[in-house]
Amino acid sequence: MTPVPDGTRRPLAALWHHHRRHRPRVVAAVACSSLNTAADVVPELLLGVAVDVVVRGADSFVATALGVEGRFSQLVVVAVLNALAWVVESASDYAASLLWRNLAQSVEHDLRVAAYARAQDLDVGWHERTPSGQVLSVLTEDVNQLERYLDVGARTILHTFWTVVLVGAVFAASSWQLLLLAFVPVPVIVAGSIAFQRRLEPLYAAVREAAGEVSATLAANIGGLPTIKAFTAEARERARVAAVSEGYRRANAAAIRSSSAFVPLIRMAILAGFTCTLLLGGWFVLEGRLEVGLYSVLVFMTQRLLWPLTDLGQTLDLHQRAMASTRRIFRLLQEQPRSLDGSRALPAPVRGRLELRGVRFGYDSIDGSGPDVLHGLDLVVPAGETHAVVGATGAGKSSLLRLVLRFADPRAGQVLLDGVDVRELTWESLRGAIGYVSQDVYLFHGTVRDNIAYGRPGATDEQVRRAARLAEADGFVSGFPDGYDTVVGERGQTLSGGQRQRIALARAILRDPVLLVLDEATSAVDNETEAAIQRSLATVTAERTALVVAHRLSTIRDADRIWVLARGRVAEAGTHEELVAAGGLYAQLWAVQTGEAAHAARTGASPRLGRP
Ligand SMILES: Nc1ncnc2c1ncn2[C@@H]1O[C@H](COP(=O)(O)OP(=O)(O)OP(=O)(O)O)[C@@H](O)[C@H]1O
Repeated sequence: MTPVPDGTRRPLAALWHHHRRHRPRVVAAVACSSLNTAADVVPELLLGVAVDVVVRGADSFVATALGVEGRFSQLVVVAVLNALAWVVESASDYAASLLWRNLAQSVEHDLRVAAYARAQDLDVGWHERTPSGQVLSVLTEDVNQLERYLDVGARTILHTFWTVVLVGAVFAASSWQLLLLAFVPVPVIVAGSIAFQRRLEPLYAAVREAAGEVSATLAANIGGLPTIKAFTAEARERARVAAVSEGYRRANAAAIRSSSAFVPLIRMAILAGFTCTLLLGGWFVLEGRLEVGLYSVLVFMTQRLLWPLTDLGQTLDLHQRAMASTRRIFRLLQEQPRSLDGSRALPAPVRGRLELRGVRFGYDSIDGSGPDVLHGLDLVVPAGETHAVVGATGAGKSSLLRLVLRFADPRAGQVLLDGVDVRELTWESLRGAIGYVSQDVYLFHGTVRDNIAYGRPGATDEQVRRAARLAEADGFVSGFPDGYDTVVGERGQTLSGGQRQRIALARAILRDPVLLVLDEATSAVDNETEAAIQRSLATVTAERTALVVAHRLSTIRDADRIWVLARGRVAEAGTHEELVAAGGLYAQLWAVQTGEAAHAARTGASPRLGRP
């Protein structure tokens, strides 16, 4: 992993450091912009030269310096030089525009991909603590903000810088008094700009934070729209969105108040400089100390020098916004995943023996670490066996599976696969060995086939179908008009909960994993489908290890061993018969469910594990 420079304190330096491969393009772009500004100043100089030709004729600058006789010939020389300057100006403008804009696009692209890759590498826990809208706003708005700045702002700053230098040189060569007068406003403007920049910095940081807040709220609300409607919370949510949007507006208003005051102040300074050059320069001409041609050039030049500085306000604005965004991007890039990739592969042949040794685990919140939810768990699933984990809601079943997949690491103890601590395994080796169906099934927008083949992109149609048959999905998928080419909406919303679960199950089966991890994988299907899936799973799990979390005890009664969790501890373990005979917690749950089953048989309800 390449080290990420600290971009939160010196964002520009961090960008320069982070984008080494673009440096030659930056240099070329700076060179073209500089040439462009130089070529841009030349026509104004030539205007003075033309006035000089008309007024002084044989004594003109062109006559003495280039030895051209006759006023018209001199004017032709001026015209040719002028045309040349325009050609250079246009060509360099084109090249600079091309270079800066493409550079901006490349940097935007690189940063977006790098920031996404970092977000993707961060732990599941980090994403649970950070609103997804915040992350999205960094990946979209903040990255775009920087692109705008590189496209427009950087060019303007360069243009202004070179104009000041070149015009300064012309003044310096003409009259030091005028140089002083014309440049009187410059320190005022620069000092003012720096003061403004300081003032604007926190204001724009607040604007970006508020923008993140808006994105987070919008993303959460759009995602939870059915719930908002079901609870008729529209008015409340509208007010909540209005409140965060108002926060964003206010943050912007504060920044706008400060940044808008900038231009009028600069204009005053410009007026002073311009008036001085006009009066003093005119007086010098009347006194015979300054040529008329040069006077006209200097008056033009004063404008040329000072007006671009008015853009400085807008450019600084863009600069500050971009720096606030860059800081946020680098803050994301600097986040370190807690669970790091291991370096070992599973020793061949992979068997799939799973063991938890003295595992203690708890969730960290933003404020610190939360209480333990698993307390010294010991559990062994020998290779090839199917084990179930049951227990009341909140007992820690999903947390246990999370550790097996290394979505998080234990606070103490070890999770071992084939005797190797999972922290030592590469992601590919660990997760490649596991087929996982989560409690909240996630399907991607795409076809049913793509979703089933997600964990094995090269799978043939026949392999996809076989997995679907085993997961009892083939029947309903074949019934769709487009069959396996049916596009499931975002998150698979066009499917029923049970259909989603079966596609997720097919997806896990197709991966042909050595360890199948199912978290309530059949909770949303009816009893008949459940029984069919059970029969298929018996085939699938015959030659692999399976760890199954289930509330419906009937689905796991054939498991080789059942682990009963209570408040993060193993309360009891054994086969279904042993546990029922033991008359403990499991026996009670079983009694409740079979009682429910008898009741359900009468009423048609589904038997479920009793929840406290
Ligand atoms: N992402 C999380 N952040 C903080 N605490 C969590 C998180 N997920 C679960 N917990 C807490 O950990 C404990 C165990 O939760 P877990 O999801 O493992 O239980 P479970 O047995 O799978 O429950 P269920 O049967 O309802 O799925 C609970 O007290 C829960 O509040």
